[in-house]
Amino acid sequence: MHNKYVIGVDFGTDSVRALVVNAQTGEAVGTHVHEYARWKRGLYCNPATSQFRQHPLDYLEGLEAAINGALAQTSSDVRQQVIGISVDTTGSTPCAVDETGLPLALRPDFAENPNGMFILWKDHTSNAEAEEINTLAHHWDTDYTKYVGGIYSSEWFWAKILRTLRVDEEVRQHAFSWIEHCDWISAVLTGNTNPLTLRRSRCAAGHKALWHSEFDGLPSDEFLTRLDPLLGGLRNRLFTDTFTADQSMGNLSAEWAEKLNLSTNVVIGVGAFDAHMGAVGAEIEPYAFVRIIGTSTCDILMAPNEEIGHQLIRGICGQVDGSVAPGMLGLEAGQSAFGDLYAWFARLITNPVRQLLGDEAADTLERQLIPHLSAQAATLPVTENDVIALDWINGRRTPDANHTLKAALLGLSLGTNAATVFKALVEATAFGSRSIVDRFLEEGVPIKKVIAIGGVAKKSPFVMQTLADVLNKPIQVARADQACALGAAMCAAVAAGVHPTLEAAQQAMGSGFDAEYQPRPETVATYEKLYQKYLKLGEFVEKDFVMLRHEAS
Ligand SMILES: Nc1ncnc2c1ncn2[C@@H]1O[C@H](COP(=O)(O)OP(=O)(O)O)[C@@H](O)[C@H]1O
Ligand SMILES: O=C(CO)[C@@H](O)[C@@H](O)COP(=O)(O)O
Repeated sequence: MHNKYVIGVDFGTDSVRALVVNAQTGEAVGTHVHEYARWKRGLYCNPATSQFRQHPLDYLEGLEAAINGALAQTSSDVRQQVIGISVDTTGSTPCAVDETGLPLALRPDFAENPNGMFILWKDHTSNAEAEEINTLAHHWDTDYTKYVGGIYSSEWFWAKILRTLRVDEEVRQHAFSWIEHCDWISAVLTGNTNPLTLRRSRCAAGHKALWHSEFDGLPSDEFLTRLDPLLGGLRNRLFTDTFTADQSMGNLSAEWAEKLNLSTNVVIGVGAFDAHMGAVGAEIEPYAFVRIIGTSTCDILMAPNEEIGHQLIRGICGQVDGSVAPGMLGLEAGQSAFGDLYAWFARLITNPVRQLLGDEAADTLERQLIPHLSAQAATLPVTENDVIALDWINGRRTPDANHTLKAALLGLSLGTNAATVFKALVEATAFGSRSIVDRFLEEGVPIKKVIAIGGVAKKSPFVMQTLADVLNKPIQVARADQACALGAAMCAAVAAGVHPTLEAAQQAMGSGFDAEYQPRPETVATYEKLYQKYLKLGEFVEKDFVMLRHEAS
C-alpha cells in the first residue's frame, strides 16, 4: 500500500511540537519539540501584572524547526508522501495585524512592543475590560455571553483587543484587524494571511470571540461601539463565517514548501485550539470528559447538538457547535493554573538558591524538585486536618470565571514542610477539577468517562491518583505522548481526504489508553470532607476577603 503521511503541529505555552503520522494507521514516525527562545528568557512578560506576550518570531522559528526536526527523523521517502498539515495552538491568543495579516511585532517599528505581539491566553491585563463586556452584555437585548457560560473572561479575544487599543496609541493606528494564533499559523502556511479572506476557526471564534450563528456572527457593531467607540467598525474587518477543523484552509505555499522541503500539494487544515484537537487525539466520544492537564487544564466534553444544544450551561468557557467535531456541541471548561501552581512553588524554593548558590545548583534542584516532592507527598497520610489550599494562583477560569481571585493556604503549623504544602497544592488542583465536574453534573450534562492527556497526566502518577480519588471517578490516560499533535494529525487526514470524518480518523489512527487510575475508597471519603473545606475557604476568599480588601483600600 502506498503510504500517506500527515503532520500535526501543536503550539503549547512553552514550546511547539510536530508529529509526523501515518494517515492510515496512526503510527508516529517522527517528532520534534522546539522551545520558544524569547519566551524562555522571560521577554515581554511581567508576571506581577499578569502580562504574558509571545513574539511571532518565536512561533515562525518554532514552526520551521519543529516540522523539519520531525521530518529529519523519518526515512527519505516520507517527505514526498506528506499530504496534510494541521495546527493547534493555545487560545485565546490574539494579535493585532496590518492589512496583509502581518502581526505588528514583525514590523521593525513594533519589533519590541509587547502590544504588537500575541497576547497569550494566560495574560490577565484586561480584567477591567472583561468586566465591562459582562456588564454591557447582561443589559443588552441579546446577552452575547449566553453561549460562553454567562461570563466573559479577560483571557479572551475582545477584552484583550479593547485593553490594547486603549493603552497603545501606536497599535490603535496600525491595527487593521486581529487574529488568533491558530488562524495565523495555518494562514501563514497557505500564504494567504489576508484577514478578510482567510478561514477562521469555529473553535476559536465560538469559544472566545462571542461568534454564534444566532448573532449572525460576531456581536453587532452597535454593541461593540457602545462598549467603546475604539471598537467601532472593527467587526467588518474581522469575519462572518467560521470553519470546522475537518475542513481545508488551502494548500502549502511555495515559500513554505521550500522551507520544509514538501510539495505545494500538501493540504493545510483549518486550525483550532490545542484542547479541542487534543480531545480528538484522545478519542473523545459523546459525554467523555477529556482533560488536557498541563500548565493549565482545559476540559472538553462533546455532546450531540440535539441533546444538549437547547440548554445554556452556566459558568463554563462556552458551548460551540462544531468546536471539536462537526454536528456536535463542544463544551469547554478548565483551570487557569494546574501544573503552573506546582511550577510556582518550585520557583519559590529554587529562586533564593539561584540567587545565593548560582545557576548550576538551582538548575539541579529545579530538575529534581517536583518529582522529589511528589514522592514524599505520596507517602503522607490524607487526614481531615490537612493543610488546605486554593488553586486560584492565576485566577479562576471555571466554574464562573473570575481572574481577580488569588490563591490561599490555610492550616499551616510549625510542622508544615515543603512536602505537606506541595500535597495541599496538588489536592487544590484536584478540588478545582471537582468543582468543574460538579458544575457539569448540576447543569444536567452527564459525564460518562474521564480521559486525561497532557504533560502532567503523563508524568505524574501521584497527581493522577489524587485526582481520581477527589473526583471519585476512574481516569484513563491516553497512550499517545503528544495527543494534541496526534489530534491535529487526525484533523489533517480528514482535511486532506484520507478519512471521511473525524470519527473515522480516530478509529483508524487512535492509539488507545495505557494507564488507568481507580479511586481508592479509603481516601475518597476523607477527600469529600477536605473538599467541603476547600469550598468554604473559597467562599471566604471570594466574598469576605475581597470585601475586606476593598474596605482597606
Ligand atoms: N513530575 C511532574 N509532576 C507534576 N507536574 C509536573 C511534573 N513535571 C512537569 N510538571 C508540570 O507540567 C506543566 C507543563 O505541562 P505540559 O503539558 O508539558 O506543557 P503545556 O501545558 O505548556 O502544554 C508545568 O506546569 C509543570 O509544573
Ligand atoms: O484555554 C485553552 C484552550 O481553550 C488552552 O489553550 C490553554 O489552557 C493553554 O493550554 P496549556 O496549559 O498550555 O496546555
